[in-house]
Amino acid sequence: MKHYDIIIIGSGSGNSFPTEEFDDCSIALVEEGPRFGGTCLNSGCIPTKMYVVAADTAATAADSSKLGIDMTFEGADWPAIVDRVFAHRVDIIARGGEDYRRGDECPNVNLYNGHAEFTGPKTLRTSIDGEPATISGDTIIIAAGSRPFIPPVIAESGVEFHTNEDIMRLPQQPESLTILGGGYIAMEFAHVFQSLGTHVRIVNRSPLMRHLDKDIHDRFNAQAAPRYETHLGRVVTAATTSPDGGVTLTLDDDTTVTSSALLVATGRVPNSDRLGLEASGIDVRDDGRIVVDDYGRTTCDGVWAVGDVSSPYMLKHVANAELRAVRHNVLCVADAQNDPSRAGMIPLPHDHVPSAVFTYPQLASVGMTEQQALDAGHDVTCKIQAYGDVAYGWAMEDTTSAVKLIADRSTGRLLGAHYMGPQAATLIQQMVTVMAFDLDLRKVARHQYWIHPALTEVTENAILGLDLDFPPA
Ligand SMILES: Cc1cc2nc3c(=O)[nH]c(=O)nc-3n(C[C@H](O)[C@H](O)[C@H](O)COP(=O)(O)OP(=O)(O)OC[C@H]3O[C@@H](n4cnc5c(N)ncnc54)[C@H](O)[C@@H]3O)c2cc1C
Ligand SMILES: NC(=O)c1ccc[n+]([C@@H]2O[C@H](COP(=O)([O-])OP(=O)(O)OC[C@H]3O[C@@H](n4cnc5c(N)ncnc54)[C@H](O)[C@@H]3O)[C@@H](O)[C@H]2O)c1
Repeated sequence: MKHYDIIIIGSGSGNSFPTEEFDDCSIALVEEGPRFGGTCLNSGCIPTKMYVVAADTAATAADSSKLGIDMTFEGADWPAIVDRVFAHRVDIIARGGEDYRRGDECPNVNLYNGHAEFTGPKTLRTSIDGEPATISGDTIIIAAGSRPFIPPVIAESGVEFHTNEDIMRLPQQPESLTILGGGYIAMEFAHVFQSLGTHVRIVNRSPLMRHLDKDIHDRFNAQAAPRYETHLGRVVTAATTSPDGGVTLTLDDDTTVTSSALLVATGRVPNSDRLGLEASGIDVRDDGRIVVDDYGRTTCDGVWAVGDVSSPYMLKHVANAELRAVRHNVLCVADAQNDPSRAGMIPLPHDHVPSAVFTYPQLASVGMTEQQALDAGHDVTCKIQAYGDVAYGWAMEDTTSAVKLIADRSTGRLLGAHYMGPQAATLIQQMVTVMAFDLDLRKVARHQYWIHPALTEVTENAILGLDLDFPPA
């Protein structure tokens, strides 16, 4: 059995753990997947957004007549897009990352390319190039991520289905696609495929993006749902392969929905159930997340967890931030053994976590919904500001996009911000800053210039529309 100072399970966020502070440590990095670098790089954030940019461009062309421009969308060269995304970008980065870890620049890192499973508190069974190996570590970082949840009615039916792991690498663009689910992944792929010319059918048990603030949720459903053939409020009772090789879903109202391909996007489950955690005394929550304390420590001393496998947020920027905190904390523990005054661990940063959905229209949120703010007992003031009421919105002929800000009237503090429309993910960053630095909205509105006539004026006007006591202009 080989012993390491540090073992890392998972090459997604886990691959960022070894920095120069650990150059004197022996490190084992275990990755079972066929591709190095985890979900974000290979089948998540990065490739999806590369498809989204293509889809946005196609949608802009299709919608150009409102600007007096005569552009038409003539169709997508799907194999060329697949090539652009994977052969020319993602696969090169993944191979480069793996080569780097295997190469001379990382002499203290051994890469194991097999499945890792605990056999004892700090001992793992894995393999390297097919050869079984048992390794132990003083410190273990579990960054094993999550995988798609497949409802039993699909999993047990025997029909062919796709997930985010393979849908982007299909050799041909499907003529029609049924998407099961109405959350982040479903809505991003719905936009991609619909904009690129696939007939998209969505089946979901609730309205789309149900977690949003109600005003934004209603506007989103009013705008997004009609773009697709939707079957909302329905559950699947059976799935069969149709005679032409497509997939037919039967719904609980006896409707049948047939498309040439099926994408399942019904949530993700942490990979904790495949780690033999019972052998290590590591506790797991009912929803499958590994239990960690505020500092990222599991219930087994010296074993830490970060990212989708343990986090309340399945988001890459959160996994990265947790990883940075845990790296700091591991160093603190090491330092404290030599110098007990060096305690200084930092908590996992879970305040003001923003998220964006790169669908059509784009969505972005940070903080509370109006209902959450009311339930929390705040003296709530809200403003919904239409993009179409500021100059850049006029320029875009925008009639549907909106920002909703939620603030506390007595303190002038922002409680939540919700954007729906072009550049939502970028526009919201100012509001993330406001919350992170605990700024007073009354000053934010008046103590800076807002570039005219930039789209950020929608934020300025939203703030000024709140029932707050602003200083004179
Ligand atoms: C389609 C899609 C789009 C997304 N888009 C965004 C986005 O735009 N913005 C955003 O913030 N987030 C996005 N996310 C979420 C984001 O990808 C994840 O939150 C993030 O990648 C999680 O990182 P991680 O390090 O926890 O896990 P991962 O990156 O999944 O890494 C875990 C690694 O561990 C390996 N592994 C697992 N178990 C074992 C084992 N037992 N032994 C050995 N190896 C193992 C896996 O093979 C994997 O490579 C998206 C996710 C998906 C699916
Ligand atoms: N832009 C981004 O940041 C981004 C993009 C994609 C994914 N992600 C992350 O990945 C996570 C997973 O994405 P997702 O879209 O799979 O999950 P989600 O939680 O956003 O949506 C799941 C959807 O599946 C439906 N569903 C759940 N169980 C079902 C069942 N048994 N039968 C039928 N429908 C069911 C739900 O009603 C919901 O509409 C997200 O929560 C997010 O954290 C982030």
